[in-house]
Amino acid sequence: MGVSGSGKSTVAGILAGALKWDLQEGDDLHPDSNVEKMASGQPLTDADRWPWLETIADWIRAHTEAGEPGIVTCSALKRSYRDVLERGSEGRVVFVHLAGTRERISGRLNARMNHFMPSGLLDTQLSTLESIGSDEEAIVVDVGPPPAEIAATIIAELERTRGI
Ligand SMILES: Nc1ncnc2c1ncn2[C@@H]1O[C@H](COP(=O)(O)OP(=O)(O)OP(=O)(O)O)[C@@H](O)[C@H]1O
Ligand SMILES: O=C(O)[C@H](O)[C@@H](O)[C@H](O)[C@H](O)CO
Repeated sequence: MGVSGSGKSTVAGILAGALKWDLQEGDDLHPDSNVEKMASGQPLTDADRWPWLETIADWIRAHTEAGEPGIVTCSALKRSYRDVLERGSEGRVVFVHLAGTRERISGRLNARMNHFMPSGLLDTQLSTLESIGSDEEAIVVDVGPPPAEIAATIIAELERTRGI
């Protein structure tokens, strides 16, 4: 989880390759109307996000029920969104928040090519973001280091706390 440009796709790809876990790109589950809205520079509303979050929750539940580990990229900006994502899989979902400063992330978004998400939406993403609560199952990592280092930190933390 994390705002646009925090590195979700990049880090998730490394994690999935290293752990050999299924990977689902949350962006690929958006209805076209959501993608068109973001591409035109408008932030999504809660109403736009609920059906998308339910689709991601279905993916997580299916993996939980099958006993298959997996990784999903999803901004998961609000606590209420995260509650939907883990519904039916409570206690089995670990949120990994890729956290960083506006300056660092906006620099990366401005340099990124060929992506529908305009960098101008970063401020709305940051103002919507609700930090992980002390009662949430989560790992918070800084996005400063190179992606491979971030992925190694996450795996080490999962090994330490989850015995993967
Ligand atoms: N740790 C890192 N160090 C340097 N560059 C990074 C790092 N992580 C990601 N990047 C670069 O920053 C940009 C944003 O990363 P990425 O597309 O993975 O973010 P994202 O969170 O998936 O974004 P979105 O939610 O908009 O899809 C990419 O160009 C990527 O190569
Ligand atoms: O909740 C949201 O506003 C969306 O998930 C966005 O974060 C985009 O999907 C993503 O960042 C673009 O790649």
